[in-house]
Amino acid sequence: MSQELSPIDKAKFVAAKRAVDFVEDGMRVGLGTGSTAAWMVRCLGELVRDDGLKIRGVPTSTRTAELARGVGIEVITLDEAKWLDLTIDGADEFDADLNLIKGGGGALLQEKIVATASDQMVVIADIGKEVETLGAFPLPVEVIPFGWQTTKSLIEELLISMDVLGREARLRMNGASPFVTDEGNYILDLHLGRIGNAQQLSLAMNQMPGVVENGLFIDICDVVVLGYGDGRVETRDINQGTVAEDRLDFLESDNLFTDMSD
Ligand SMILES: O=C(CO)[C@H](O)[C@H](O)COP(=O)(O)O
Repeated sequence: MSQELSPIDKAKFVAAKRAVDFVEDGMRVGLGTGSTAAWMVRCLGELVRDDGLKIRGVPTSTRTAELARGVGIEVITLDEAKWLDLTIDGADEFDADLNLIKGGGGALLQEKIVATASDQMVVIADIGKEVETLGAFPLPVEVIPFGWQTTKSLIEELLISMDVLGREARLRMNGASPFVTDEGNYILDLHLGRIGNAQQLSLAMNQMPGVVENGLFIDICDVVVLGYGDGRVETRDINQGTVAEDRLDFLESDNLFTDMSD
């Protein structure tokens, strides 16, 4: 039986549903992480099951790998795939140049490696993710557990030297313990407010010995598929601007609604 989705879930769902149109038979596809990406994985699973779509998926986290296998997608490693035709993933923020903040779900490292190893990155997002300037969403930075407090201090010093507005770095927690990524690292969430020069900040942070990767995705995303709560979907291409707008009106009848868990 179908369930009523919130407007935000409808927006995520329609973006995901539209984005799987980019997937063609035989493709090697990077599978993102998060609640929007989970809809996309379910939509792909439906195409594999019902339409005989043949793809191989490279997941960006253990939870996406489990979901993908569960819906019948053949899962391979990035080393097996070597290169990908397409990656579809969510984002926490995107700006007019399709630069992103990612890592709200803690999977930014694998997500960045997979997206960078793809001919095309398609981001799926609800309208709440669009910003004029990146930075309202806390920027996740993956750090090595060894000496993480020293790394945190160095990052805070860097933020001061770069005149970044907010300078607070918080260790991400999972209950009483630090959150640990799939790669065994910690995450520092940087509360910056506004990031003036995202590229410069990204490069400077990645030069620090304890930093593994940060959640700024600069010049990586090619297309954003933007979903609205009323079923409208807009496709924005980095080179061509808005290339398509329409409305998906199958919401209530879609049998994917029976499984809503991420
Ligand atoms: O970067 C991510 C995970 O590391 C997600 O794509 C991002 O957090 C968006 O998540 P959601 O689709 O649940 O809003």
